[in-house]
Amino acid sequence: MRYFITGTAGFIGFHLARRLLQDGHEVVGFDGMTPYYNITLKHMRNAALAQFPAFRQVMAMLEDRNALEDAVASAKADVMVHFAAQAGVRYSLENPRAYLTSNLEGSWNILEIAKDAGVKHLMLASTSSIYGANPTVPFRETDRSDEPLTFYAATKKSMELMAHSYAHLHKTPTTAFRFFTVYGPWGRPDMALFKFVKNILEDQPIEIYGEGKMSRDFTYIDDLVEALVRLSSVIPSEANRVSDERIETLSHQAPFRVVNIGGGQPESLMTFVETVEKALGQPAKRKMLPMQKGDVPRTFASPDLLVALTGYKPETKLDVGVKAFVDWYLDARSDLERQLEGVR
Ligand SMILES: O=C(O)[C@H]1O[C@H](OP(=O)(O)OP(=O)(O)OC[C@H]2O[C@@H](n3ccc(=O)[nH]c3=O)[C@H](O)[C@@H]2O)[C@H](O)[C@@H](O)[C@@H]1O
Repeated sequence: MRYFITGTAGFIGFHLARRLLQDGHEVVGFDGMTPYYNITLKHMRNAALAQFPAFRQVMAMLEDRNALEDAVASAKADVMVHFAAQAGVRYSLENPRAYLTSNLEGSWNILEIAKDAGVKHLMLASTSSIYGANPTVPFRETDRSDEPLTFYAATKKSMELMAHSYAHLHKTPTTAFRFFTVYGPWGRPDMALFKFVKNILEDQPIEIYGEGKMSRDFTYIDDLVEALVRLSSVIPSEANRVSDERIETLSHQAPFRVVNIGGGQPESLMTFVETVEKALGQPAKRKMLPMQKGDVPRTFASPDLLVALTGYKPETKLDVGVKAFVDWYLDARSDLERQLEGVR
């Protein structure tokens, strides 16, 4: 099959592209190489993908409509997967415009171009952040998600809504996935795991937000990729409507569905910190800080819809996943240290 994937120099896009290439598919990757974090890591991911002859890469911004149109036209893809975005919960307070242009205008460009590209399935990356501070857990896709706590979450929810309207009007089968704090090798330097490991190894304090009293349904990257691969062939249609309407989000107006990808096994932030310390064999200097503006107190996925559609849910234990990250980090350390000075 042929895939067109945006954000292949990013953490999740890279992993999905690599898996698909290993499975023998063709991938055209599209990435704007935005400098939100040191782009050397993005170049390193690109170099790893470039080992595969079936990978072709286009470097341009989503907002560059002509470049995106040309790339999609030449890819002749069966499936389009859209990861490229301005990510990060807390950075959306610093630079909301980046979210506006990338996540709204950029995603709208994807929708406009996908409608004429004849793709069989459009897949879009959304976030658990859209559940905000919902008190009822686990978070089900059918729960309300219209009280976002950050502009980041608001742009992702808007993308889901825009995509529903396009799926209705133009009949492009579309699935939006809500990710839950994905972590693992090649991960993002602005996220907790990367920051914690780097600082502990450099004997610097780690900042623990919310006095450590938060929790996350951490999802290991390989599990996320497995779920995405399985879901890519579950093209939203009445033929695969799940009979339990408490969990099914397949629209009655459009070939459109929203699916959580999370295991439903949240861990507390302090357990996470201890797991990192154990994997490194070194205690952290802990700096306890209050909750950061925009952070959600907890995330907790209901995996029921994912299981109903694919028979699968993320299962990798936190200690196994954290260890895999640490092994990768230690292995890549000299390259990373040389090249990632001043990471966010
Ligand atoms: O999947 C999601 O919904 C979101 O997950 C992550 O957001 P977050 O949960 O904040 O991920 P981390 O930065 O890895 O933070 C995990 C936990 O550690 C905390 N943290 C983070 C960084 C830090 O230096 N210290 C710290 O205590 C955060 O407050 C949070 O409770 C991603 O950054 C978002 O792009 C994504 O949309």
